[in-house]
Amino acid sequence: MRILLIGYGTMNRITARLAEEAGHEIAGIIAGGKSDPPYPAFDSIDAAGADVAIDFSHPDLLLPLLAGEVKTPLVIATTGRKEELVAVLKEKSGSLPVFFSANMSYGVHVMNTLLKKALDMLEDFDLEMVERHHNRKVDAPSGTLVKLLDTALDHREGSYPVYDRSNIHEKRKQEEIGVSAIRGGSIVGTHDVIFAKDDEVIEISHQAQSKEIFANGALKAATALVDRPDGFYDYNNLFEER
Ligand SMILES: NC(=O)C1=CN([C@@H]2O[C@H](COP(=O)(O)OP(=O)(O)OC[C@H]3O[C@@H](n4cnc5c(N)ncnc54)[C@H](OP(=O)(O)O)[C@@H]3O)[C@@H](O)[C@H]2O)C=CC1
Ligand SMILES: O=C(O)C1=N[C@H](C(=O)O)C[C@H](O)C1
Repeated sequence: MRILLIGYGTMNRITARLAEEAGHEIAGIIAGGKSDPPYPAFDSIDAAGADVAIDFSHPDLLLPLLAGEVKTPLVIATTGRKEELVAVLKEKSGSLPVFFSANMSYGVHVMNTLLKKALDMLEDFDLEMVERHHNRKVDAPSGTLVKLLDTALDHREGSYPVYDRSNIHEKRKQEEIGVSAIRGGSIVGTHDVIFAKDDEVIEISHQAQSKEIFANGALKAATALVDRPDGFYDYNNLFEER
């Protein structure tokens, strides 16, 4: 595949290395301007004539690029401003294949599936979610936590997130879903969903142990996406048997 990279920060440097090791070609890059990529630079997605674009960037870079016409299949990993981004991607998916996942690891897809089952079975448990990431991450809570939270909000009628307890001077309500974000060092990415009631606790946890898991997930999605019909894809429908 000839791949256009949107963003050339930590993640897409890894994607470029792994793509080339796997025999793909980096057709070019659209970056934010601070980096000096060793590939041709473009300022629109279709200009590189790539088979697919893989994005790990920032909404401020990505959203303007999506404002015009786009024909290149898209694998989108950027987090932050989810509602805005998903609305634009759904509109684009009317005329091209688009894959979006806030976490490119298959393990997090499994975690989200397990979470749905646990929510069905643990209706009277208090629910808390904790994510941990490196000190260079700019969005909080993580896109993955937002995805897990949306799953829980969909399942628990009347539930709502509580992001900050510092000004709450009363007991926790069962409808609350507590959300905590921790930032430090080089933590790749950890997500814990905690179900607690009197005398017992059940946790569903995922730990990413290298950033390669995300880059490889994006490359796998790109390979599966390029010959797919126009549409909006995620882990639920891209890898199913055809
Ligand atoms: N879905 C998934 O599995 C994963 C998603 N991510 C997400 O991918 C994104 C990128 O992660 P990562 O590579 O670690 O981040 P980096 O900060 O290392 O790289 C970000 C890239 O976006 C560009 N950029 C950042 N801010 C702006 C801005 N305001 N305007 C224009 N360009 C900008 C940077 O520009 P410049 O080139 O000038 O530095 C850089 O190319 C994040 O949203 C992160 O959460 C990360 C890992 C996994
Ligand atoms: O910025 C990161 O590093 C990561 N971002 C994604 C997120 O916000 O969930 C995925 C992963 O956790 C790493």
